[in-house]
Amino acid sequence: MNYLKVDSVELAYDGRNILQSIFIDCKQGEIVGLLGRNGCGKSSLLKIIFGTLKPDHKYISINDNYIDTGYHNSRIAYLPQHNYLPGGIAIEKLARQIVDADYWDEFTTLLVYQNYHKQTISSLSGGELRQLEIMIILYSKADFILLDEPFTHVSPIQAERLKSALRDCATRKGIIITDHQYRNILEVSNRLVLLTNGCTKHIVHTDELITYGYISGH
Ligand SMILES: Nc1ncnc2c1ncn2[C@@H]1O[C@H](COP(=O)(O)OP(=O)(O)OP(=O)(O)O)[C@@H](O)[C@H]1O
Repeated sequence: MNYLKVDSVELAYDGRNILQSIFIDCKQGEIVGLLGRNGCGKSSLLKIIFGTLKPDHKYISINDNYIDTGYHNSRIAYLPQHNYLPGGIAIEKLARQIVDADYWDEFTTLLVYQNYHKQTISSLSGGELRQLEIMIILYSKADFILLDEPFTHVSPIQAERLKSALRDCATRKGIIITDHQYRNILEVSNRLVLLTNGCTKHIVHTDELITYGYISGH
């Protein structure tokens, strides 16, 4: 079973410490919810795990083998907070480049693909594009998937479908997910990690989210 471990991450911007005492792990088969206030460093942490942001220090391993760039060899895939697919390209062509060939047939049965595959990315609405981006990432080859705000722009009924797709995907991959729609995160995650004052807190009971000031107790 694949096991991703992220330890000892230190990140500062212009002398301001953002991340300083970080431990987060994820096993194949689980969804880990990453919560935290605006600006606490969630996106930065995901970019560090993916390998596109270089921190001052980090230790990241898969199955106890150190990895420097998570995107290398498609071990880790990442859904950024903002749209990432280039606008002018036909969706079918783009999807073929990213989706795991072994799962292509299953991918093409998805409504979001069937409805729009003849169109280009720039012709989709914000929510349609978000759903397509997420499904392409979930069906990529990667063993671990990092999702930054996947529920943004997604309507409630589609969010239910998305949660079910995440659970299916997690039967064969590990997922770390962050979003401000924290109820969706609570519902879909097997474990929760709160990022606060640059440190990760492993949440055992949701009351701790009140104690740490992430949600109000009222
Ligand atoms: N390139 C940069 N240069 C300087 N400061 C930055 C840079 N990128 C991010 N920051 C700062 O680092 C902190 C963490 O940013 P990050 O985007 O990781 O937070 P976040 O938890 O994802 O926030 P949000 O929930 O609002 O999306 C913020 O205070 C942000 O202003």
